[in-house]
Amino acid sequence: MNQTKEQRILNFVLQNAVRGDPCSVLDTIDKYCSQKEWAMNVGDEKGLILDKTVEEVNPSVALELGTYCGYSAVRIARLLKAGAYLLTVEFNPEFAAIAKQMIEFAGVQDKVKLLEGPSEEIIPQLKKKYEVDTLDFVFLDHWKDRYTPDTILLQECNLLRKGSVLLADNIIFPGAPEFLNYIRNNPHFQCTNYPSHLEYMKVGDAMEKAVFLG
Ligand SMILES: O=C(NCc1cccc(CNc2ccc3[nH]ncc3c2)c1)c1cc(-c2ccc(F)cc2)cc(O)c1O
Ligand SMILES: [Mg+2]
Repeated sequence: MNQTKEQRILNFVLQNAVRGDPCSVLDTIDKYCSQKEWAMNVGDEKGLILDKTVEEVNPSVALELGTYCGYSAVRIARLLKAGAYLLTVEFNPEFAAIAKQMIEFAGVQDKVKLLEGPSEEIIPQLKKKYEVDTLDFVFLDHWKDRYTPDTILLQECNLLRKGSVLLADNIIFPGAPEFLNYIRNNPHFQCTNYPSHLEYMKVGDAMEKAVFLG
């Protein structure tokens, strides 16, 4: 049975990164995906914007929509303080299986809870089933046409509080035009744009930060 690209990425990490060292896992994924096979990890350049935002927010409870191979879950979890945790949602079972192994190899499994299923099903369960009060930080990196409905769903489920920070990937490429229009014209959010580049490419991309004003 032929391996998938995601399995090849994981194997490269298992063979070349240092177990328990999140930075070495991130560097190894970036090396593979820039030199051998492109993949849709947030990457090193946009990863720095993600790092700065997570450090600024210093979240106790963080949510990620779109785990993929676990690159940004490792990236976020490595910065979380003692007792803080990340909930990450992945719909594709193959990606979830890869991400689970990636997160464990990086040694951040105690800070990460990987939830398998679509965001529209999981978000309404966060309070009761996953004992979440409100979310301090949300990273949106799943299907781009889900960014707006899921932002609305987060508000409907009372999961945002004054100061909750959303950070959305791929604002330019592949693009999330409907989300950009929604969030920038919404008086309940204060938006900031961070121009960057598509992971591992010279193509322009950007991230958008949106602070919930309550
Ligand atoms: O589309 C993207 N990512 C989302 C995505 C995509 C596929 C599968 C999944 C399955 N995971 C999934 C789905 C639905 C879900 N609901 N709740 C959780 C959840 C999880 C997720 C993407 C694309 C490009 C890109 C592609 C091509 C190109 F040329 C340039 C750039 C770059 C990126 O950085 C990207 O992030
Ligand atoms: Mg992305």
